[in-house]
Amino acid sequence: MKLKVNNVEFAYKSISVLENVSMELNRAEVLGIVGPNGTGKSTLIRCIDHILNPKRGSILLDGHNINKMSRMEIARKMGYVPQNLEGVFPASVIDTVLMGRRPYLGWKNSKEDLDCVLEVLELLGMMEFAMRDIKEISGGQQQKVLIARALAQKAIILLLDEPTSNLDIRHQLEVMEIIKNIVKNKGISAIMALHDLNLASRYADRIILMKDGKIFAVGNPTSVLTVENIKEVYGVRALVKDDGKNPYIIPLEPATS
Ligand SMILES: Nc1ncnc2c1ncn2[C@@H]1O[C@H](COP(=O)(O)OP(=O)(O)OP(=O)(O)O)[C@@H](O)[C@H]1O
Repeated sequence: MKLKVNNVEFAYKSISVLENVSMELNRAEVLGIVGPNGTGKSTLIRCIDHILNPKRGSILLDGHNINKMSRMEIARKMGYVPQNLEGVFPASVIDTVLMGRRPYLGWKNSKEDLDCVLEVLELLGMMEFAMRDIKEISGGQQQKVLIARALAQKAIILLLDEPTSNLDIRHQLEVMEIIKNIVKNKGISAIMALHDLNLASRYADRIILMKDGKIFAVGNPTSVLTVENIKEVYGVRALVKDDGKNPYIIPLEPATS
């Protein structure tokens, strides 16, 4: 499955957010999207999932324009993990994850659906919360449930909007490892918006660095996460070290010039 974004432009009413964004996603790849607050990362992910409709440009899945695909067809290919519970029905954890099976069998659930849901809940260490109300668990637990729902959907492309923003450092690593392993073992792909440059460096095969609604740089972590790019895009002076595998970033202070 190949995803291609061609010259996408998006505006909320008259406020232009994305300008001329083009990118590709390869099979078995984790693509990180980083950039300052308000730069359009979530908007780009929502355009890719067709929650938002770009005013110009096209998004192609294996050459098919997603504009021409039904919601169910898109859901069988792409699983969107929002930042929080906004727009998610109040329900138990298990029912929320079961919703991920809807693109396959409608409202009636089979044993296969239930087995799939239990498998992903187990994978994410969420079995003990299965019967709890999704509104009555912690923000980090909610985030894991939303990831579980996308995994239950068996999508070929996972679209994750800051999947670790509510997680402590152990759970951040656990969730990133789970996503990376699923991508490598099942040959699917993931796009994730991330604020943590060090997580992006460690887990993304390629990184898109965005600035003001445009792609500023794209490439492997070493080529994108440079002192110069971080200063230019974030206005931060940083040290960039290398642990022998990936660069890691130590932010020092806001840059003065
Ligand atoms: N529903 C909306 N209506 C109008 N403007 C919006 C809406 N959602 C986002 N925006 C604006 O669009 C721009 C891009 O927002 P977006 O959420 O895509 O950025 P982001 O890079 O994901 O930010 P963050 O890192 O803070 O989550 C921002 O200026 C934001 O204020």
